[in-house]
Amino acid sequence: MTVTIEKPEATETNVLDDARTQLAQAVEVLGLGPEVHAMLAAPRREVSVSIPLRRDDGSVEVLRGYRVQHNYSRGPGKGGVRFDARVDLDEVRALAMWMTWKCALLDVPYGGAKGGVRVDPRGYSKAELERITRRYTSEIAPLIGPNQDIPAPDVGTDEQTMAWMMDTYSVGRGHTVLGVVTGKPISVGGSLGRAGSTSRGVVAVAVEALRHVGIAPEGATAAVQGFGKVGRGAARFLAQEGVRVLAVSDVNGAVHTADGLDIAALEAYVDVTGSVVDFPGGAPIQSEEVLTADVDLLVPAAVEGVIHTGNAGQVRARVVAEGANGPVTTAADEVLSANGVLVVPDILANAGGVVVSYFEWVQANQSYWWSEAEVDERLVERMIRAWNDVLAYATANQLSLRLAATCMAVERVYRAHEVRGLYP
Ligand SMILES: NC(=O)C1=CN([C@@H]2O[C@H](COP(=O)(O)OP(=O)(O)OC[C@H]3O[C@@H](n4cnc5c(N)ncnc54)[C@H](OP(=O)(O)O)[C@@H]3O)[C@@H](O)[C@H]2O)C=CC1
Ligand SMILES: O=C(O)CCC(=O)C(=O)O
Repeated sequence: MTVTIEKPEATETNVLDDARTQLAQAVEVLGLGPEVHAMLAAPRREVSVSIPLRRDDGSVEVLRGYRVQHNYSRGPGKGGVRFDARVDLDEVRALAMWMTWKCALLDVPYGGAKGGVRVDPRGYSKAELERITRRYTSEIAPLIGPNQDIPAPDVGTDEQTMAWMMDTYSVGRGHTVLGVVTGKPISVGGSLGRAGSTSRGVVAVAVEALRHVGIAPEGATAAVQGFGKVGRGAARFLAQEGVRVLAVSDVNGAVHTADGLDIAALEAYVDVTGSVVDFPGGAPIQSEEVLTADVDLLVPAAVEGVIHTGNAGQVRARVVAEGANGPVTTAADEVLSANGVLVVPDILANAGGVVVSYFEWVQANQSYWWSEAEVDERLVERMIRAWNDVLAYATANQLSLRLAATCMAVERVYRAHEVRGLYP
């Protein structure tokens, strides 16, 4: 029998530094002082769990999983669970902090949390993924719950993962607890509209951003990095808005055409082949070229840190709408700003997912379900309101959209702390 020992954590990039820098900038603008920064920079609770896995071939691997609850001053923790080979504690801490700001910015009654397992799901069978999910859920079960912390899908997880998490948690409680996770299948209490919600929200604010810089969405051009749950829907909704999507990529490669990709045909192709690579409706390009394509709008919708000082100067898009969390490093932000590129920050641009997760949680807690049209309408209304509020704040205070959004969110979280009692 083979036993694999846990791999050491990766340390090459640290998105936590970027998240803490953004917080420090907001605390300075708000004049809240170093004590508040120290308090808000530190996650309230974090757990690291060991996940022993019996593989289908009989060998044993021991994986590492995390759940970080960054803040719960405004309500239960909320945030996705990621299955990815790059997951480490600092990444989860950063993602949890961004969830706090995102929920506060969109005024959903949650704090921020995030979880992950350090595993590449592509190398595991469905049965193995189920065992990983169930053991991970059992280990974090004391910390989660509809009033405590509510996980959802993220990179490498999906509605099936959420169904397993809900089932495992419910078995432990002796009854079905629909509200413990969101992003579930419709058949077990999921919400209509959740699957496309992050992408719909990205496109709603991206279209506003294009108009803001004087570009009509109809006939504008775009490139999308990542063709998963967020990127694929973003490409589809952009096409529906009349935007020509010229280039898309996934982890295996990229495809480009100057006329605009037929997104419906591309989706059908990906359903069969599992990748955008070799799509006959376009020409292959290098994955990184998607980020520097000659387009009006760039939607990075894959992973963190893809736009860095090494390539930020070559970004030709006029607007970058962050479908992913943290795709632009803090240093690259400055380069883009100096070059006149408008960045719509992640905590605004990709907040549609958690907004509809909130709607799902409300529906599950009331056992009363809304129509898809109701969900979509309420989502877009919230996204546009948030866009207008952030734009107004940024304009009034001469801040970037990211700093404006972070200030608005940090202030709301700080006020919740203040009224509850700051340093007990
Ligand atoms: N799902 C959600 O509701 C939300 C997600 N987000 C954020 O959006 C981002 C994407 O999440 P999601 O779509 O759910 O994840 P998925 O796992 O569904 O999709 C990720 C996609 O990114 C691709 N990818 C990974 N690395 C690269 C790379 N280096 N270059 C190009 N493509 C790459 C993957 O390729 P392949 O398919 O080949 O593996 C896949 O197409 C993450 O940052 C996530 O945190 C934010 C808010 C909500
Ligand atoms: O839907 C949710 O609860 C969280 C989604 C998420 O992880 C994110 O917005 O980054």
